[in-house]
Amino acid sequence: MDSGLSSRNSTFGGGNQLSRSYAKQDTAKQQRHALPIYSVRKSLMDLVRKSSTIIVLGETGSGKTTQMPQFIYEAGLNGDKLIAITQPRRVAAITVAKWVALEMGTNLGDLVGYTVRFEDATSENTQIKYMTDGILLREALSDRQLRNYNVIILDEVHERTVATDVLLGIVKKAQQMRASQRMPPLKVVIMSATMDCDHFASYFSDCPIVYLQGRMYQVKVYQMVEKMHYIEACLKTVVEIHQSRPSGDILVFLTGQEEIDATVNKMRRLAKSFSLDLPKLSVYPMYAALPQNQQLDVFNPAPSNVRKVIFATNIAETSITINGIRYVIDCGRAKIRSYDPITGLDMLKVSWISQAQAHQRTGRAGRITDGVCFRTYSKEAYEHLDKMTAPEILRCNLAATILSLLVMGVNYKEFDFIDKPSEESIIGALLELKALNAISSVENPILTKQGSHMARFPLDPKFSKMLLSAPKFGCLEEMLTIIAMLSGENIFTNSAQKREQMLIAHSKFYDKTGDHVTLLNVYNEFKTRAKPKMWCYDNFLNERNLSHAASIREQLSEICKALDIPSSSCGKDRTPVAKCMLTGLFANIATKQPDHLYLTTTSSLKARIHPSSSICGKMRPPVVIYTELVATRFNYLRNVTEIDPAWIDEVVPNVNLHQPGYSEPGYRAFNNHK
Ligand SMILES: Nc1ncnc2c1ncn2[C@@H]1O[C@H](COP(=O)(O)OP(=O)(O)OP(=O)(O)O)[C@@H](O)[C@H]1O
Repeated sequence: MDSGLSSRNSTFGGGNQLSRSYAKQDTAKQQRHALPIYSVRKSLMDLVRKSSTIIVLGETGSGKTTQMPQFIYEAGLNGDKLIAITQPRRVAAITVAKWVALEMGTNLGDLVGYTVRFEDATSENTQIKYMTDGILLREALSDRQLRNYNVIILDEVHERTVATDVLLGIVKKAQQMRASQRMPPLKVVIMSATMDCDHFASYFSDCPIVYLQGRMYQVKVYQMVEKMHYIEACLKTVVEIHQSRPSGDILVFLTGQEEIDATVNKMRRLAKSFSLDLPKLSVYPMYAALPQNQQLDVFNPAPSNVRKVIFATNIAETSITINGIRYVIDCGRAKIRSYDPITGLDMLKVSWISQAQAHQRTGRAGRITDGVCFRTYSKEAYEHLDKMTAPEILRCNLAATILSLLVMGVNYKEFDFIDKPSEESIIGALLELKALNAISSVENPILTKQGSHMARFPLDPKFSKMLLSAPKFGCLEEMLTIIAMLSGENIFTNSAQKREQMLIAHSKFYDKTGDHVTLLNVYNEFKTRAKPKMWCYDNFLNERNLSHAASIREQLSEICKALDIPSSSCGKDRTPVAKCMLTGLFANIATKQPDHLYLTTTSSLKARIHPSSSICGKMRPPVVIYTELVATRFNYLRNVTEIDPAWIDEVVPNVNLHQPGYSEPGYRAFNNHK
């Protein structure tokens, strides 16, 4: 006080915060030097310098994701261009970029940044760019030689996402093109903790493989000997750890949002009955549909008298470090995408994971101290798991991929896939693109003007099609909102404690035609509010996700302007909106059956309307279109809207119902209910 500077108004106001950040950076630096990869950085860089491609295989937590780009930058191997490092998941790209920025003592978005769909945290100073594999793939659409980069690191390749698989072919071709045109070479680094190295090495002309020895901390693995349902087993294990094991947070892998929400509620109820002598248990969910701030919440350390337990899907499986996690509980299952090219059925299904994924899950413990992993399945069950995850490209709808290849002028028949998708799958995708009028014919596919416009949007072709069809129905403004809302994260918040209030609040927005117009109602109301935060809170809505949807809408609207798509609005008339959606979702029609379940027309699968739908439990409409089919305990249709069957001939008269993807029996079932 005598000096005239109180700590509150000194130049170092908020000094505590500042010194905490410095302390954090110091710890980050010390940790960095102790990582197994650090001791071999020189020889690693020598190898990168003299090879065009290398494969790095190293234990989870050995430092690949955070250190490789820094070593390359420090050795100046990227020259005057950027270093790209891809991740299959956005949460990993964001959190790792934040950590590396801290290690390097720079602001996020400066030297180190990230780009994920609809969000860019980079600047002209950025040299190390974390990004999702989907973003790099989009960049390749306009520049096949990837000239912004001199080094590209493809991380977590064992996940075998479609985007990473296609990128492997693209970077390989870019290397060849740059060499033949005497351009600066493109260096490629392929990384994982668990992969079939020989397969990848032979794809890249027997490139060198580096095996990183050692790991920072040990993780002990226990397999279950009792037989019980995996959810029960997970809950029981959390209770046992909490009651009998030393401090340390717990990460539990489950399969999906509903299961996680229900288990989180159960766990919270159970925690109330714990002895008061035990530390408090703080329970968190973590899944992709959760608002991003809530996803990132789990990364904050818990106070010392609290144990954190996080119930997560496989979004927490690779690359990420959650501070404080000492125990992992793995249920051995995940929701994965499956696709049947014959029926065109595209769905998410709960399935067993691979040994590689189990290994990754184990690796989320032991990152800052020794850890323990409890697998809620037997040793025999583990031994029966597939060694590696089957490439997604062999089990997903390829329409978007084939469209991207056509835009790049690449003949998909000659494209050098590391694992080639089946002929049926490619034909299925071509049929869909033809039905969407994106290509001229299936036999000799040439991109139409509409097809090349479709590829301008960072969306599945079905959704791009709806935007392109909107002028015909006079509803572009409405479609922009609906598609932006479907592309972002969930805008409804869930409250177990105030369930009744929440349902009443949400039902105010419900539209009798279904969920898509319900989303439109929420957004329109949101945009009129002067105090949106408070309004969202009162209505159990997520303000951040609604604002994010507004930003997505803006970006989509910019693309529409660039394509000269005229603005139009249908006001309160809902029919144009439903008809316009049918132009993209004609393969996602379901009809009500006498038993009140729905039958999907193209794949003849019985399903229910998802309980979160605004038309669930109401007078069920005879025919609906749906955005997604999800299989958990039952098959569920998510985001549904009622349609009039008479619209089909009017809106999509040219869709050939006899093609395998849109098979006749389905439509016969549909006709029964005309
Ligand atoms: N956000 C973070 N907070 C605290 N420590 C972190 C964070 N991110 C990374 N670390 C530290 O850096 C170490 C190395 O992480 P890194 O992601 O580079 O390893 P990796 O070899 O790529 O592992 P994986 O194969 O699991 O992705 C972690 O074990 C952890 O100690």
